[in-house]
Amino acid sequence: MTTDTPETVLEMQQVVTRFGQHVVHKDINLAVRRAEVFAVIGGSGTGKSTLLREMILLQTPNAGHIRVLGVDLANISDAAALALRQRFGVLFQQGGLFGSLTVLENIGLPLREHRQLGNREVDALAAEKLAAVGLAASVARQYPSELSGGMLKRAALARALVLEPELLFLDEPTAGLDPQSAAGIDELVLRLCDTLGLTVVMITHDLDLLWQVADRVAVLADGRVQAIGSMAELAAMSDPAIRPFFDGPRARAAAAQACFTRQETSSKPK
Ligand SMILES: Nc1ncnc2c1ncn2[C@@H]1O[C@H](COP(=O)(O)OP(=O)(O)OP(=O)(O)O)[C@@H](O)[C@H]1O
Repeated sequence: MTTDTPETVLEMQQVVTRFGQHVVHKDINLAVRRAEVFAVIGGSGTGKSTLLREMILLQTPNAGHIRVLGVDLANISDAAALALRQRFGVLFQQGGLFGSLTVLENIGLPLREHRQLGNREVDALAAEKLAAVGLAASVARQYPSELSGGMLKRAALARALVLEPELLFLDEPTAGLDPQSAAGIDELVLRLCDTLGLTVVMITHDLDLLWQVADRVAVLADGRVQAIGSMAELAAMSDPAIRPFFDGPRARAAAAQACFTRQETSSKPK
């Protein structure tokens, strides 16, 4: 049967999360479609990181259903969880690279853990990913402590991509970066999505990243998803839970820049 409905790669239904008496998620419902960049935004403490941890099997909600790549996470066996983890990549906010390993060894680590490959093959595949994220070949021999913040993010992204995931999770991918490095990450995420057909789920406060990269954005507030739409659709809403992301000078500057970039792109000869 053919259908025009986009395939759902991640789904949360009626998810409830509590820490003691504190109810963080009252009723979370969302669906991420294949090949889209889906962002989750919300004020501090609204439960974005907790939501991400639930999606990547680091935490279990108190109630509700989560399906990732067609797999129901409720009562998932250890073997099924191991198999599923190899189908998605995660870029953690702090990067999570091992300081005692070179960049190439860090990138190759998931291959050594999960694939039966020789050292040369592992190094070759890791070097491929190093290039794919825009890092020079000489960076391979460096240690994480020798890299800038932007380079660290790229190296960590290369490691998240090395098992050729279908789904990529990004936790604040531009946090702590200067504006130029952050803009480089925006472009990189866009390019990777285009070339690899990845589905991306990201948490970010970065308005430029949201305007430039996100296809759809879910706004989290008061334990629920208040709205889901493109940034342009959300910007047109008057809901008081949504306005803070679009009012104020920084929000307006990011929207204006996005509008300018779109005009530039559409006026370029094809
Ligand atoms: N392990 C935990 N034990 C107790 N409370 C927790 C735990 N993890 C998170 N919380 C609480 O749950 C709420 C949501 O936390 P979470 O880190 O998911 O929010 P967030 O939206 O990602 O915040 P921020 O944008 O500030 O990072 C917070 O009130 C936090 O204190």
